[in-house]
Amino acid sequence: FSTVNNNAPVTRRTYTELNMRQPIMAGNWKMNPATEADALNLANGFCALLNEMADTCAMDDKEGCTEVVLFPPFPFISKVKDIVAKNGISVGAQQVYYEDKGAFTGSVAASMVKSVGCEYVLCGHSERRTLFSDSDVNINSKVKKVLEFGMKPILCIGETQEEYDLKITKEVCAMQVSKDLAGVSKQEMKNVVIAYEPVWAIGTGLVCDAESANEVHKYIRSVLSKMYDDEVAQSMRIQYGGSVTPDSVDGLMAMSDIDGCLVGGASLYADKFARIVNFQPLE
Ligand SMILES: O=C[C@H](O)COP(=O)(O)O
Repeated sequence: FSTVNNNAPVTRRTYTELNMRQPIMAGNWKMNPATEADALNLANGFCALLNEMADTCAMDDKEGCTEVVLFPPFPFISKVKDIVAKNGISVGAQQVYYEDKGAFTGSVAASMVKSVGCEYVLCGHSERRTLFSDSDVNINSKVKKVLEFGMKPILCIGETQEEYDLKITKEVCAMQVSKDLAGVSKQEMKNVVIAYEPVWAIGTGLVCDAESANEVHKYIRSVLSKMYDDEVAQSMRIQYGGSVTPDSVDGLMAMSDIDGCLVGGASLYADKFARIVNFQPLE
């Protein structure tokens, strides 16, 4: 890990120059902030900081730079999109239901989030799995529904603390990948992103060390290679998530198989998330 100087000017090269898959940084606001006014302040503050940063990666040139996606709570999506879209930043939904419409009180359909401009949808986040009983079967239906509506699922997988202690991280990830992506075609996989999030690292401050995370990412690619082929495995973008901060992002992004981060807590601070988006690749 390099020592991070948060005030250092950021020198950027495009991901193609760095011979990387296009990095994707996502901010999952979860059930925050409390009001629309606070959400719009956060979005405005984040964009203002990106604009201040010289040669920033989030601007305009989506082909050449880091892709940035924000996941605000449903009620704030439209207005946040209005603020961030002009900076080349996309918005996504934190979850959808797999049915198209009907008597599902409290649920939100893929068509609805698509119609307000969502490009991405989180599927299988561990908080949905544990707190809202999202099963692999349901997650698979949601992934397919998101793809059907022309959006891109970010499939979240990862082991719990107990599974980590039992040293079955790889088995858990392989099982989740195979069940959650069952029936997804090779063509559709171009629109899928995977986020490896060890559950024990989420919101705990316990960031998985970069080398260990990278090993799991490589293993996930080997699973994808068996399910599909090498082309899918090597082109798939795999994010790391779990207590990512400005201090840990550079080391994570220096790893060969980590293509971005799914950030929770730190994405609620405009300055922290702007610094994460502007990670500094280690030479
Ligand atoms: O979706 C984001 C992940 O759950 C990570 O959250 P965190 O950065 O607060 O640990």
